[in-house]
Amino acid sequence: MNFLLVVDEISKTFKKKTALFPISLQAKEGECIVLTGGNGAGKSTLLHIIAGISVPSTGTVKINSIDFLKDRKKYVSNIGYMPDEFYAQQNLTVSEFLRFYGSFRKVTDERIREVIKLIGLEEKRNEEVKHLSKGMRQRLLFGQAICAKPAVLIMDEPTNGLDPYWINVFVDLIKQMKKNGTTVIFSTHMMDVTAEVGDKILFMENGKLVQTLRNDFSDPASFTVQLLKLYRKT
Ligand SMILES: Nc1ncnc2c1ncn2[C@@H]1O[C@H](COP(=O)(O)OP(=O)(O)OP(=O)(O)O)[C@@H](O)[C@H]1O
Repeated sequence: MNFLLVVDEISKTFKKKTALFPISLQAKEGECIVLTGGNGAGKSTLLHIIAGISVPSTGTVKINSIDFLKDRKKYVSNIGYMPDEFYAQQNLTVSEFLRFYGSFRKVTDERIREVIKLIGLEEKRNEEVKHLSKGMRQRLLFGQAICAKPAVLIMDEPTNGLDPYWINVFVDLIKQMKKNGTTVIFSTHMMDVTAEVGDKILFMENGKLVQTLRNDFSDPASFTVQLLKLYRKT
């Protein structure tokens, strides 16, 4: 079987603390993997490694057979990454922010206008990022991650701060991107969102993958309840 994303025995130890025990996963084109599990389970640690912003202690990650540790530039050109927090570039306007990130990937002005519309920030296009609300910043980070139409979209708690309207828009956009062949991997505590878009749900606990569930999308409400039960055990 041809997998686009292959994570092989990745682990991460910070000084003496093992945040992630060896973990492997694979995703095909158009497949969506959701990482879930309680606080401190190791989700962000794993996503940081897949996004190439943290080096694993052991193991390899490949996208399209490109090994991050061997060809960083080519690897990164295949991904879009949405972090869980807004760290920098607070003085740029919404348009400038997207143009800045888009410039690394030759994103056209037309695509940037399209993304601003998708994330509902047309009226805020000339507003500085620091003046946006939490949910608007979150939408902007999402826009930044999708603007180059990456093969693999990696997101850390993407729906944090979004109101129900924008959560629905997010779900619809992810469904559309999956249809177009984008491979998606993200972490979340929102089990209803997970049941709507996740093909494979990985439940993590104390740095270990403890359960994998497959979603057949036949009954999202029941599947949401099943996923919530996983949390009750922790
Ligand atoms: N830079 C670091 N140095 C030391 N320990 C770290 C570092 N980053 C993360 N950890 C530890 O690794 C473990 C996993 O953290 P991680 O952020 O991956 O969890 P998470 O599943 O994303 O949690 P949450 O749901 O709260 O966001 C935690 O015990 C955390 O304290």
